[in-house]
Amino acid sequence: MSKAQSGLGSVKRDWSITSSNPPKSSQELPWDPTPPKQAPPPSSSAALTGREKRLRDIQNALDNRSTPAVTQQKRLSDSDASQAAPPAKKKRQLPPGYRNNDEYVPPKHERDDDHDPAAWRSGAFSTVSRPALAKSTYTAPPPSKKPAAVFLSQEQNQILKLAQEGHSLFYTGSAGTGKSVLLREIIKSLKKKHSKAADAVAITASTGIAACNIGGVTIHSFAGIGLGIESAEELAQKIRKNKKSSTRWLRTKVLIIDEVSMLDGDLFDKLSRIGSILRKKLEPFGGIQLIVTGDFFQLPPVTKNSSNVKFAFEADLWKQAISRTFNLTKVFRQHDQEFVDMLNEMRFGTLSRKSIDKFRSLSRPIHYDDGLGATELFPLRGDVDRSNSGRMSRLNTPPQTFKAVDGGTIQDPGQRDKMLSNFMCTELLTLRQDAQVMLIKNLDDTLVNGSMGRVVRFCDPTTYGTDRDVEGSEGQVETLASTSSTAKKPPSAAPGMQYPVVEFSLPNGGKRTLLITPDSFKVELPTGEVQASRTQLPLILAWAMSIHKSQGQTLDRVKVDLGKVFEKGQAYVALSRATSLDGLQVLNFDEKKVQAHPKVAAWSKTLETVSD
Ligand SMILES: Nc1ncnc2c1ncn2[C@@H]1O[C@H](COP(=O)(O)OP(=O)(O)OP(=O)(O)O)[C@@H](O)[C@H]1O
Repeated sequence: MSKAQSGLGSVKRDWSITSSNPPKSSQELPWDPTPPKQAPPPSSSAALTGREKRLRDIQNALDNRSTPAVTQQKRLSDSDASQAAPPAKKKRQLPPGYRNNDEYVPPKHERDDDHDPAAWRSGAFSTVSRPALAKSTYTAPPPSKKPAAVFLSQEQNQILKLAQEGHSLFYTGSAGTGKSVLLREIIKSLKKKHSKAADAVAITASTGIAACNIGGVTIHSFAGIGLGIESAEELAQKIRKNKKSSTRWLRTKVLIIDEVSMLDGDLFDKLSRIGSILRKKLEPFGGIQLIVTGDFFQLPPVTKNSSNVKFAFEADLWKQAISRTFNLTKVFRQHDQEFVDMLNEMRFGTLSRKSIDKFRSLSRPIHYDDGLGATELFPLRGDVDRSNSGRMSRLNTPPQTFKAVDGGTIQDPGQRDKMLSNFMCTELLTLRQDAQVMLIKNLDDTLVNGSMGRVVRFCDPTTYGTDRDVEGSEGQVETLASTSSTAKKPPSAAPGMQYPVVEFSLPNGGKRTLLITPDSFKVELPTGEVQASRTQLPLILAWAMSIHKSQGQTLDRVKVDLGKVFEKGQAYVALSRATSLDGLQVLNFDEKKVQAHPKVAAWSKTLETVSD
């Protein structure tokens, strides 16, 4: 296929372009990133008793106001409370998948097994049921608040339109350009388009944990190829013998592949040939529409020898299979242009002296007034576990362990364990008062996946917020109505069981305090079959996190020791999680550690993309 055929237009794009000089195609639709301010709090609460305050909070919730709990990154006493502003909405938007249906779509997660390809590829990870995790004793009024809508930029909309029209396309963009947000919109719209056939849209990703982010399964699991080491012909034979897998191939109209940077090029070709064989059509993937996304400058495919890596764009059939290529240019995660430019230089491995000096200057320690530290990102899970458990053991408070309840149709213990191990939530979660935690679900537009908090106490759900809840009467109890649109008692909240009350720090300096009860995570095939499920608190310890797990996350406070980074793309993934330079600490910055893969750098220069 000629270059001209690889894009709608044939405009050569300089991929080093940043949002400071966006091409015509990236001109945005008007979009005000700052959500409207919430109504001001009612008058002083200083003179109110705990009970009166709670009644007032209920009234506020009914009036669609937020509870004026805390502000300015410190816990307020009752006397401070009168000056407290309600927490303003966070600029970060909720993924659309959350607000628009009864499923919660969890975030991108890591391949948590630290470079074990078999484990990465084994799982099929999917969606989580609607959160039912904030519990108060109040009878909650009907849902009073919806998360703010995401307005797609013009370039995002353009891609959505072409996807709707049935084009096979690949879109990329640097970290934080809204690839995942757009993908969720595409999935939603294509599911609507094909609503008569529930399994027409196959949602997949290169790794189990990445698939979890978009409510899908691994590409291996979708294709029914196991590890996929045989030839395409042999694999097609094998699939034919499995009715479920072969039906999936025949019924699929659209195949979504996320995090394509981690998909091996040879596998891409095999999948395409398998599609042609099974569907008896010569076209790539047997004529299935492809929607592919990812950033090749981020994490590469898993190989034993990294010099042998073959990217998906190197596949023989890549150009035939993908008729349109796009590059998103508007960065949403960071608002500081200097930081955006530094990250962009880093992505291409072409750091200027100025950026190197600036990155070096970020080694300074950062003090946060609210007691929550930055999340330290490590390449290896062992370091993460050591860091988290070290910090936990320094807390002088009694531990509370929460054990997950697992289920699902997969009977083979090995296969099931592999699937479960890809969930962000762990089988055993031990917490203590003062533990630093991260929320791993989106609740609304301020409490999102990635929100950081501190366990302030443990409480029984039936006591929380009542007169018997002595600490809750200090004015820190938030009504359920202002938090979640579900008022049901979580089925998994066992009576008498103590759950953590978490005080979350909001990016605007405000705080919100919630009782967190268990929630369910599941791996679900398009047919509705739940292959594996886990009910656990939607929290993880958050002093440290692996870089793989952080992929796809947006974090306000990040600490990275580049001395430990060993793989191309890792440093870029880690540093690009941060929303600002103020919240980023970088130790042992070494420009040699931020090289782009030469094949990716060369390929990106030859790209032809759509101009408008
Ligand atoms: N159109 C939009 N309007 C407002 N915010 C947006 C928009 N698109 C994305 N965002 C926000 O930008 C941030 C980054 O988005 P997202 O995670 O989709 O980027 P990404 O390109 O997938 O990043 P990465 O490659 O690092 O995973 C998120 O906080 C998201 O809510």
